[in-house]
Amino acid sequence: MTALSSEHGLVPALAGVAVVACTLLLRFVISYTRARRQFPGPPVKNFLVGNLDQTMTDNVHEKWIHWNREYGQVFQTWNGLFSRVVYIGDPRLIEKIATQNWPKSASQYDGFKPLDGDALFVQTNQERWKMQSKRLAPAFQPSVIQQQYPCLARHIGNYVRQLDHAAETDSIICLSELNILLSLDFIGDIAFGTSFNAINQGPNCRIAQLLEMILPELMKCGLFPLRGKIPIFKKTRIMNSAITELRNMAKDAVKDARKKDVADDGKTQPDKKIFEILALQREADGNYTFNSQELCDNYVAFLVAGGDPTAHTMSFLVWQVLRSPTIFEQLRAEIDASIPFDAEVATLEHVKLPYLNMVLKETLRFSSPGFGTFRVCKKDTTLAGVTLPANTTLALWNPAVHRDPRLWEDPDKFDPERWRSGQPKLRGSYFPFSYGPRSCTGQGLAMLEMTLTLATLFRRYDITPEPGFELEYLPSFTLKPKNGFPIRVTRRKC
Ligand code: HEM
Repeated sequence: MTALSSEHGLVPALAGVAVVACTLLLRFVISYTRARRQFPGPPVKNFLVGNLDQTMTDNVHEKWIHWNREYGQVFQTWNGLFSRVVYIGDPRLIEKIATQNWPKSASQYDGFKPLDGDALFVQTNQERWKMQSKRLAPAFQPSVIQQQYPCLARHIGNYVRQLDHAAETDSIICLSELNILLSLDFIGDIAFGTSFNAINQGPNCRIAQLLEMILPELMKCGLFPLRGKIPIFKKTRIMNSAITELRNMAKDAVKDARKKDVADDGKTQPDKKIFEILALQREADGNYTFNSQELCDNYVAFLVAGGDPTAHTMSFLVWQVLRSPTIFEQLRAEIDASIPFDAEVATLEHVKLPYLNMVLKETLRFSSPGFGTFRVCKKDTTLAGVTLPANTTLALWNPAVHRDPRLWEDPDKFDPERWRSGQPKLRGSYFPFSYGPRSCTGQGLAMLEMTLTLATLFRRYDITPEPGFELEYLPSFTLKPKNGFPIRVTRRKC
């Protein structure tokens, strides 16, 4: 009797659960089917995998360019069942979303959090971002950036010594690795006041090794955050232990920076290193503005943001210039006319180089190392006739936009001449440093570092890539040379 009555109670309960489950499933299927039809995009492999078989590949960079051409300026991809990214390639939308500063997409930046935590770059809380950004602003003013010249010149001097040695011994040197090491030494010095000694350590530089283990995998976790949360791949586990090691270094750096507070000699803020400005900042009540965790987050973020993209832009530029005799001759003529032969390192007076600036702009169009930004649409919004659904990740993605034939004449041609007129381009069509209030904080610094280094390089050396070498592009956390960039150099005679 008792068993029967409990069975009687169980059946309706199970039936109720089944009805609720079916209703939820039906609602999910309807909303998924609707979402699938909302925007065009590459066909999905199946509804579970989505486009992961294409977005997790080494040639996804070419696919972004191609999808924008094939499916239009607004297209979508599915990273698994739940994660949809709508790529926005229409400059009118990009301009509005970026200048109105739509929040960063938490679901996407979550994938970067194991490394960057709550750093400025991944900060999805708008109020916290505003505060951090305001506190950092003094460290990035143009006058402060110019003050970094002696530090930059010292490290370029070291870079030149490596190249001189390669020239004297007629040995192959990997330019892309050397550029990474230079950028690390530079960011170590100006951001943290630390000597990483990266160039001298060469391939043994631990920070460079750790970043190599982290960044390609981190990009995949950014596109598909579940990959980082359930680390079934060996590469993800290697990344996680490299992150732990890097963050331990960051903890030491925080302790060092805070020690300086005790010995604070009343220096004005701009004289302090970028990281000290953050570490020593206090609120009105006397407490530190940033806790140790947030400082570690920003340490690694500066390391990544400050090192990699600058290095890769320089490598891409050298590769493109060496492939085009016309561009090479114009660039060399400008540099030779501005910089004396006996100057080991170009100085600030030497770097009014408009043609080099055009070539840099074109490099940042053609192969921008920073892809753009992920934003989120909080509520259904119609912009320029396109309805963007609520809670959708939007990728303002420059690989697609910078090569869009609707926006650029002959977009696959590397042509610095397109920058000669100095005419501003259509707003939202060019954003290598992102766009709007959350664009790159280090843009001025990066331009100075690249200009001085490249001017020095082309003034001092003849450069020959290894015969048969073709530079390939790999989307890591940033776009990077896939197999390095082996070159030989010879010292010029005049
Ligand atoms: C050629 C070199 C560089 C390129 C192409 C580049 C590109 C970018 C891009 C595209 C973003 C937006 C990222 C996003 O929204 O997800 C960004 C943000 C940022 N970059 Fe750079 N960057 C470069 C160099 C630097 C340097 C040298 C530093 C600092 C030392 C730096 C610091 C930052 C910071 C702190 C942010 C976050 C800004 C914010 O959210 O308010 N970057 N950068």
